[in-house]
Amino acid sequence: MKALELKDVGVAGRLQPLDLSVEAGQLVGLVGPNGSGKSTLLSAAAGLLPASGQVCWQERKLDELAVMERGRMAAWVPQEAHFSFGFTVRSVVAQGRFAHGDDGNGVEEALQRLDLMELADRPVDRLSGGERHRVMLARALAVRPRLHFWDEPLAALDVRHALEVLVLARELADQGAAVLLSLHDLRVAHCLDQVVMLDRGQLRAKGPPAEVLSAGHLEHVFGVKLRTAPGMILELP
Ligand SMILES: Nc1ncnc2c1ncn2[C@@H]1O[C@H](COP(=O)(O)OP(=O)(O)OP(=O)(O)O)[C@@H](O)[C@H]1O
Repeated sequence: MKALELKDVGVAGRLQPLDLSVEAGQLVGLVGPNGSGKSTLLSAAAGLLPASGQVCWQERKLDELAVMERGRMAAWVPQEAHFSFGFTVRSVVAQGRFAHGDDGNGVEEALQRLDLMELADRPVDRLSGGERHRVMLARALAVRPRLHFWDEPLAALDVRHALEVLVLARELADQGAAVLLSLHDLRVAHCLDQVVMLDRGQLRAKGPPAEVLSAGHLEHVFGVKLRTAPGMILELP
């Protein structure tokens, strides 16, 4: 089943109309230089930014889905995790269950999965940047949605937590969710199922990583040369 379909979706001055189709079970990376439109595309796909064209989730038009239904179907992780109030970490993660009637299901599991048990009773506005990001990811996990939209989920994380979040994303996809995430680390993008490359608000390429992350595209879009060489590889034990 198509988990997400964008037809001619664009945002004036920020994103040229484009098509994108994501199957259930796929892990898809959005890459591109700063300002190329990754967050704009994610926000439009998540229904958080008015856009032209048509967005469908699970083969249903987004316009026709009620707000609470959207809240059960999809989870959003913003690029910047700011909190103005000192709610506890646990209560912020529990907000992921709002559209499910605040049933609290999966909250403890999400806290554990994002390594937040020791921080669970701390006010969220007194955490480090990476810790706050893990709270947002845990909140998304607690939703148990079919669609995940994560804007640069790895950027603030240390290497172990970043690897754990990648493993988590793969597991969510293997369980049938679709995960759309933006990222800057092209070596990580190489491990995903599909890569979408944006360039100055336009779709440059989409498809398997080995095709999209070609020397030609990297030079044209990022102005860098691709050289394959042995290097340091970090893995979870
Ligand atoms: N709120 C806004 N209003 C108007 N233009 C915006 C707004 N936010 C971003 N833009 C512009 O839209 C374009 C795409 O920005 P976007 O944030 O989607 O890029 P990005 O690829 O996510 O960048 P980064 O890698 O820096 O996060 C840029 O030209 C940016 O200046």
